[in-house]
Amino acid sequence: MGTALLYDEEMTKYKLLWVDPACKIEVPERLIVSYEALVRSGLSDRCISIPAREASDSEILLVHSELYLEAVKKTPYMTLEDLKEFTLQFGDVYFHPNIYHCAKLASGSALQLVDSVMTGKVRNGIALVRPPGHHSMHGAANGFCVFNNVAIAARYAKQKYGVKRVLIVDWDIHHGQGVQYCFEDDPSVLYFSWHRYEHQNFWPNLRESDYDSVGKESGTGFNINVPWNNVGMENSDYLSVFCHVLLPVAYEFCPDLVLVCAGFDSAIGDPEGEMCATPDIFAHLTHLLMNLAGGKLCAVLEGGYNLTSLAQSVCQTVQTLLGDPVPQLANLRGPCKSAIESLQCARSAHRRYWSFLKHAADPPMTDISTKHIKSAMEEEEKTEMAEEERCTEGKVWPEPPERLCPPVCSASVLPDDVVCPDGLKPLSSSKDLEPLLVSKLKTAAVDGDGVTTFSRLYTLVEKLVANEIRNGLVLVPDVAAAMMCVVQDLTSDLVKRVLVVCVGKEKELDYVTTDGKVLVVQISSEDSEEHRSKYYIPVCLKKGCSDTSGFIQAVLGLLLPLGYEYNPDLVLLVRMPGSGVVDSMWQQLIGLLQGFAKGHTLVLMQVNEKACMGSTASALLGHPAPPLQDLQTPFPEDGDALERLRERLQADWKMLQTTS
Ligand SMILES: CC(O)(O)NCCCCNCCCN
Ligand SMILES: [Zn+2]
Repeated sequence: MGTALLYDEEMTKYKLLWVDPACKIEVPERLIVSYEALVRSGLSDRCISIPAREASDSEILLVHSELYLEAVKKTPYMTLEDLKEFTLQFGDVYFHPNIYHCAKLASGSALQLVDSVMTGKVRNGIALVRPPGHHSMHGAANGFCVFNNVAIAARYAKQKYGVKRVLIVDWDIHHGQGVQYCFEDDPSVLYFSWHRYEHQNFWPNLRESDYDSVGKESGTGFNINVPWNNVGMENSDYLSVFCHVLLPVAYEFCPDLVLVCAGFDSAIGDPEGEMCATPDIFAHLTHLLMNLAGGKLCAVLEGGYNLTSLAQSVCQTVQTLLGDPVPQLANLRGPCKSAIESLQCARSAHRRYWSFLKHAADPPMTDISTKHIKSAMEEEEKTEMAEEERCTEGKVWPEPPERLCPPVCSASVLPDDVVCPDGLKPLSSSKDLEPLLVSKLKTAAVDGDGVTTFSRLYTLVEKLVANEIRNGLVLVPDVAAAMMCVVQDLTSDLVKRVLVVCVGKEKELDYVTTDGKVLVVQISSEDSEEHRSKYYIPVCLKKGCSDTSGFIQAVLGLLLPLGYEYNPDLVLLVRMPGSGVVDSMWQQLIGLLQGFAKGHTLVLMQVNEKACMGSTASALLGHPAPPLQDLQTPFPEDGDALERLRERLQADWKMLQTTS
């Protein structure tokens, strides 16, 4: 299934008709450069073009009042003076004779996108719209927004398709207070937003944008705010919040649909956000959300005012929606102190509502919400000093790397008597091994046809590294022996860093490097205190890998942050026989691991586990993993052990930090 793209140039046909410094950044060119970048890069041709349409009155009334709608209906016939007058009643927004028409098209586009995804016409999609939506409220326009496109889409999805749970992720740099107000008492819609806050000193300067606004009444716990109290946040900060706040809750919530308030003013160069995250971060944020809700994801444009980073960020998002490999993120050095405070506050505010956050630490001593009473002097001094170092428009950043799709997606190396699953390309050619290697294999008690398998295995690895293949599946007689050989051989010159993810445990892994060329994370039911090192991390689950709750918690809170920081060139996923890992979890794991090493994942499985080759192949081919249904509460000892493990490892691995 494909990716929908909604764009209509009609939505470029309104603009600011008078002087207003607050609104001058919201220009038609935002939409033009975004769409043109998609055309120029060839991405628009790969999408399924869906026409925009006007939202009807009843659809707009899902969120807005009749009074407000009737008032906006009058704006096309207003004189310039009337428009100015009408605008005065709202904040940081402007009206134009054609904006009502465009606002209906923007909301209608979001609904078209929901239809396309919910009817299975496409898997996911993006709507390039203006005016944006997430600040507009029941009875008011605000922050360049007229109708709340995403809020309307959420209510529409529930009403028309009976969607039970909608996750709204708002990665725009402003707080979508309109969305928060709409759903704060609604447990069927989980709203997550991060936003520049600076202790309430940044627009819209709302007390209820802070982390302690967790929702109300039956919606308590279903509103998550992560305030950024400093500018200059980077990729590490964004990924840490995804791994340690959003994703654990999102998996526990188990949404049927994911809507994204896709604002790109959170990218480097934006005059509003003044952050430093690079456009390729959106490739990863999108990728991480695509594993939820069976891949049903609708992204709707919100903000984004630096035309260069906006266009790049839109392309990065669309390319991931299309299933292209995500780029490697280099030198993630962990979240900054301010980000850690924010994520610690958000986690502790929600630990009583989400069992996946149950073991979150107490809030930091310096309760950040009381810091807003800053002396004017301090503010003044910070502004002067920070000016030059802030990431403003003057900032330059490298073009995102090209994300080439290998000619072959998934290759397989199977014993001759095993049927190759659909979609996998059997790797026939096997190069002759150096005699030295053959003798090593012999000593590893590998028999004749094992040597053939290994020679094919090495060929596979070479093709992965050469980007001729994206990923591969190998069935071997003895998976532990195979792993040892691959790891020993691989760390020669082919790859610089190999992340080995061991699911289950058959026997002690006696091969551990200390030079960092291999990082082994082993998830199993047994604890192994001995020779744990920075590069060998055993994760013990009380009930073993069959406990999906504990497993996904370990993946999100430990494996993902580690993997991002380690930044491997190859991922070796080893399924030990008898691991007991549940199929949907196995597919989720393969899906999530695609975020590393440009998707170069090599799955090693034992021949007697060939029954799960089908689902492995499906995940390797990029088909969305089935949602993890009815996750139980993780065992307290597991949650506790994970927290302790993170605390012990965070000195070596900065991305594991969750407490200041
Ligand atoms: C969709 C959105 O979230 O990007 N709207 C942002 C509105 C910002 C209003 N304040 C502007 C002040 C100018 N320096
Ligand atoms: Zn914004």
